[in-house]
Amino acid sequence: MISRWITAVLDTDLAGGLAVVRGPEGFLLDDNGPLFPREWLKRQPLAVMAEHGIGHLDGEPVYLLELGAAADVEGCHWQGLRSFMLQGDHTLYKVLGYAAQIGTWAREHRFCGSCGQAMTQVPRERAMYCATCDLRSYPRISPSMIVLITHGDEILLARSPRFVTGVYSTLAGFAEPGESAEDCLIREVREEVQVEVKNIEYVGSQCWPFPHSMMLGFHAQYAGGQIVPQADEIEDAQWFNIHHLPPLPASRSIARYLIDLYVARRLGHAEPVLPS
Ligand SMILES: NC(=O)c1ccc[n+]([C@@H]2O[C@H](COP(=O)([O-])OP(=O)(O)OC[C@H]3O[C@@H](n4cnc5c(N)ncnc54)[C@H](O)[C@@H]3O)[C@@H](O)[C@H]2O)c1
Ligand SMILES: [Mg+2]
Ligand SMILES: [Zn+2]
Repeated sequence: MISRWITAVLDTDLAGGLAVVRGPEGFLLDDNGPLFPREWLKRQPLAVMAEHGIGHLDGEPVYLLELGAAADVEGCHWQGLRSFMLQGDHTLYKVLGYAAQIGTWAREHRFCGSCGQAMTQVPRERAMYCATCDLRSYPRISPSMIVLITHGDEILLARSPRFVTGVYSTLAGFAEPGESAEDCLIREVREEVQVEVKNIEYVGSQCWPFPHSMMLGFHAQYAGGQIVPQADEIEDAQWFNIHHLPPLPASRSIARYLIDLYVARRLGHAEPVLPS
């Protein structure tokens, strides 16, 4: 299947194409969605801080206009990336997720982290450059492990104080320097619930642009220990029987996929598809 969305570094000096606009409250949207003719956008009263050529959607060049401040455009409103993930067209969500990550990274790398001088965008490459100390900064991705721990028909789920009321999910955490994916998984599980795991198996991955995680999904079997939730980070953690599950995360999350996949295999049902 030919991909509808292909990322690319496009020349912002060329005219035309489509553009998405991102401000402090998310992406600009009208009745036709978040993609606008780029030349029309340039006539609107927008405080554009930076422009990035981000790729091709169905062959059309797509740009991102990153705003420094909120703006009112007649007939339009703003919507956060999470809403696009939950409700929107999947390809459009991929475009906006990529745009958000490039916009955030470029905004946070306007100045060199080494000497503090202004950085410039490298032509034809997704990089910011400091001429003073010859430093290049590339988009940042933070690897995070996410794991479903199981014990027969029981699965270990937890809730963070940040979750929607009632929702329980798989354990997750960011890799630290010096760790392998497995080291991180074992450490995070110990920290968050004080449980030991065995037979760790990689299942699949997902880009999670909130703001720049790369989720690496695993399945692991319970090996021992009593659940002790980590103070502040984990509000509650429990074993749930696959026939009596609590409210679960959104269907596009890899957390939900790991749970649905295990339940489907256990019950001999059709397996779900990993959301990309
Ligand atoms: N797609 C999914 O299904 C899914 C499900 C659960 C979590 N997640 C994501 O996984 C990521 C990690 O999960 P978590 O929040 O439980 O992490 P975590 O258990 O490592 O704890 C979060 C804490 O880590 C620190 N932190 C923040 N950013 C960091 C970074 N880049 N590197 C190292 N430490 C950092 C902060 O102190 C933060 O409060 C988050 O981005 C979360 O949104 C995705
Ligand atoms: Mg965590
Ligand atoms: Zn520098």
